[in-house]
Amino acid sequence: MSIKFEKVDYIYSPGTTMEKKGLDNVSFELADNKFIALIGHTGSGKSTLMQHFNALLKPSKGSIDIAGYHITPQTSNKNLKELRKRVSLVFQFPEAQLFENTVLEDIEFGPKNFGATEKEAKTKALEWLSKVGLSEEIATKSPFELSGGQMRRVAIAGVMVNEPQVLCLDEPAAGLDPRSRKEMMKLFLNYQKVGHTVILVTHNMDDVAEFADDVLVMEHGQLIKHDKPENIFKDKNWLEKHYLMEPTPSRFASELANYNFAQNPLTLDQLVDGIKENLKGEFDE
Ligand SMILES: Nc1ncnc2c1ncn2[C@@H]1O[C@H](COP(=O)(O)OP(=O)(O)OP(=O)(O)O)[C@@H](O)[C@H]1O
Repeated sequence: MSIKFEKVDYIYSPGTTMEKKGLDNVSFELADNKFIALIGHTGSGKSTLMQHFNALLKPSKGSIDIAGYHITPQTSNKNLKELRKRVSLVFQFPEAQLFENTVLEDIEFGPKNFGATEKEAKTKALEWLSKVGLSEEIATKSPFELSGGQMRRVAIAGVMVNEPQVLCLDEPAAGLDPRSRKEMMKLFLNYQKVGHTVILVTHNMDDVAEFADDVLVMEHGQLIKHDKPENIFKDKNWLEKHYLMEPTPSRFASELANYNFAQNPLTLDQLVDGIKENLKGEFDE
């Protein structure tokens, strides 16, 4: 069951002086269970696009097929509960939306809302508390007693506990320390690997290179490219023209003028392999 956008337009405040096209004729199809990066400079339409994945915004024109739903401008807001269970959005700084008295209650909220018993909800919540790297001891604490990074993990556990088929994340690791950031990205990658679609809105090209199977590039509300990372990062002039950066390893490699790389290294591992290849023989007896 792939995700399909067909000629989707979205207009903010239609018919007013504030009218603004948020999406302009966007069409694409995504295969299931992939890790998708959604990139583009600020104001290009990434958040607008993301909010269409679970019909938080509905197209002004065109249609969307996702998780068994066919969404058009006429789709009613009723009966979208199951869609919201299958497709979850995590906005920037999701910790701002914590509201229960304890960490456990916050994570249990989703399962209970979707019909789980007290016992099932508690078991699942504790399972996800551990999956996001938090100890059971904090389950009874107020979310507001936690550090910013811990609050973020609780908020993300509160979404992932519902095990959505499609998990859409808007800069989920922004502001986290490097280790937490890495753990968080690993959590999402593992989630994708066990059979879910992950859609990541990011400005971090190193994450795109390392994790994405496919990349969607937005500009002025239009989808200007949909391709694999190696093709996205192939043409430096194109990247510059669209205010995008190369991943750090490939920038580093271009500084090594005397080295030949069989492929443009996009990840640290590829860079190390490429350098080793170039140094082959140098240190032999
Ligand atoms: N509620 C709104 N009303 C009117 N225009 C809006 C609204 N929300 C977004 N826009 C406009 O739609 C365009 C796309 O915005 P969007 O938030 O989708 O961009 P983005 O790529 O997610 O940006 P960023 O990287 O800064 O988060 C921008 O020009 C923005 O000003």
